[in-house]
Amino acid sequence: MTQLAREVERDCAPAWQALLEHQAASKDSKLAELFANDAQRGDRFTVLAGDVYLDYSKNRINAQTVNLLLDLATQCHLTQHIDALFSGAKINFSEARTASHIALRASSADVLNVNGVNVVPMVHEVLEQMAIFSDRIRSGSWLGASGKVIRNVINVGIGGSDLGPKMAYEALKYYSQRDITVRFIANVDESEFEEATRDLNPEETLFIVCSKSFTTFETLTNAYLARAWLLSALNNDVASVLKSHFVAVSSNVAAVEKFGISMSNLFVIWDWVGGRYSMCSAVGLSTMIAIGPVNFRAMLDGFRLIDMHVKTTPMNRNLPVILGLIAVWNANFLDSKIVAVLPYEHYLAHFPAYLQQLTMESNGKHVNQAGESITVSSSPVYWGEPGTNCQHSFGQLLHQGTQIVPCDFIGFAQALFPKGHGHDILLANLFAQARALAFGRSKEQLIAQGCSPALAPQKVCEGNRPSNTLLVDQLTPSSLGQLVAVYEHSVFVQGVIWKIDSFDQWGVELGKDLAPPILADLIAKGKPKLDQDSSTNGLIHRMRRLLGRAMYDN
Ligand SMILES: O=P(O)(O)OC[C@H]1O[C@H](O)[C@H](O)[C@@H](O)[C@@H]1O
Repeated sequence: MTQLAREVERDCAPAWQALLEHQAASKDSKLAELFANDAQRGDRFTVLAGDVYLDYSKNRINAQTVNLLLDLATQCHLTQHIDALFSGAKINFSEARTASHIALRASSADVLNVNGVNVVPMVHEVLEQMAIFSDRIRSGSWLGASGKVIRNVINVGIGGSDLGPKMAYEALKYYSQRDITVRFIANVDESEFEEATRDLNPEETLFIVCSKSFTTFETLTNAYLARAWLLSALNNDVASVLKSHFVAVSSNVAAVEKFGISMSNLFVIWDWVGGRYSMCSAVGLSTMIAIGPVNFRAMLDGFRLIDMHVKTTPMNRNLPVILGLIAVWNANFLDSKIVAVLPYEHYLAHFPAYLQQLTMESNGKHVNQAGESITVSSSPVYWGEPGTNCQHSFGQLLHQGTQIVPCDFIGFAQALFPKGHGHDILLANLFAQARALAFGRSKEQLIAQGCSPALAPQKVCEGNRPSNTLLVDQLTPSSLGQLVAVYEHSVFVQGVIWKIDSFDQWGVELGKDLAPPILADLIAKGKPKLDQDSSTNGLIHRMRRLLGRAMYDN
């Protein structure tokens, strides 16, 4: 056990115990009563960071809960951990790395040392390289091998090399240059490749092979497919196709070179950038091409604004800290294993998927820093859909299901395309959902409203279901950056409380290790080894039969 882990273990215990006792004493309190007893509650439990306003009053908390959670943060040395994040310390201890994504949005005057080197200048160098390249694509001066202007950009990447840029592109489409088609290929399923490319002219198409490691088999398989797709359509030699139609984003220079992508087409990232924290790096190249360098920098400034808020604001007014502590309260003291993220904004359709990697790959861990099993639940499952669509599908379970699902509602004051009354209806529904979850509708109310006593139980909504409401003026590059940074830091806070490494992802490795021998069995020309378990052997055997491959006794 490290010294820090020992200290955290020892120091957090009193606050944790106090919270357990507080929860036991207050478990019967209802949101309806809490609001009835405090006319200011809706103002009291709010906090502002930049353009992001958080109303957390509809959680099952009172002032004492917040104080105890803040004690927990103090006893878990949250301030020191935040300092460590901002100072380039090796907080990703299982991989002996820093997690310095803060540097990706630092201003050029900032200093952030990683292994004794200030990395901010190299970040700005790459941003400049990205801006020059993006401007060439946007202006039509970057030509394909046959001399045609590049009009289509396809990002080939998976995980953090896909979810961030895809979410940001969709979120900021309003600001994008519409005569450039931007698409994403992540899955090794060739149908995705087909759908992304079928209506595109290869002569006008550029691929960004985006992979920090440049060893991810899905991405490399798709990159080779892209190469073959271009070569079969163009009458140009391999070198000029690679030079004009491929750029790479990676930290693995040798592998990029081996693939044949020119070094002048390489945009580097660094091992201190985690995949799910990388959308501000060159991984965001597709975003920058779509929205332009000025908007991209505005997005980075949005991130930085929240970084500065986290670094300098006292804990009790620190929005991501409050959001993270409320998440811990709901997960560990109300035993909620699921969180719904419900953006009432069409352009944030991919935001829940993005958050799934950020939250669950970061904090879906079972051991603490010392390698011991943690005794409380870590990350809940995150999922969601834009409102109001969600109300007409899984909303039922949120209101009447047997499990409590805390919700994060996200809304924007200004519509990007105001036409009729749609936006006001959208906002009214957002507020109504949070209110319905909090206060419900009792049997007595239903009967008073004329419902038959026999039917009333079916219609009762118990309420007392927690939610946060995050409000922002308008969806802009800056406010998107702020929103993502709020969640990044909230995830960090939760990881500190749970004492886990939020920056590794060892759990994803096992499946990767198991796939190659199965693939070998699936494609074997001769007798497959079939040395897996009987279920897997049976599935391989059946699949070979369906594929018409040579069969042998199982
Ligand atoms: O960018 P790459 O090296 O290709 O990695 C892509 C992704 O794959 C890994 O398996 C991890 O689970 C992700 O965190 C990562 O973002």
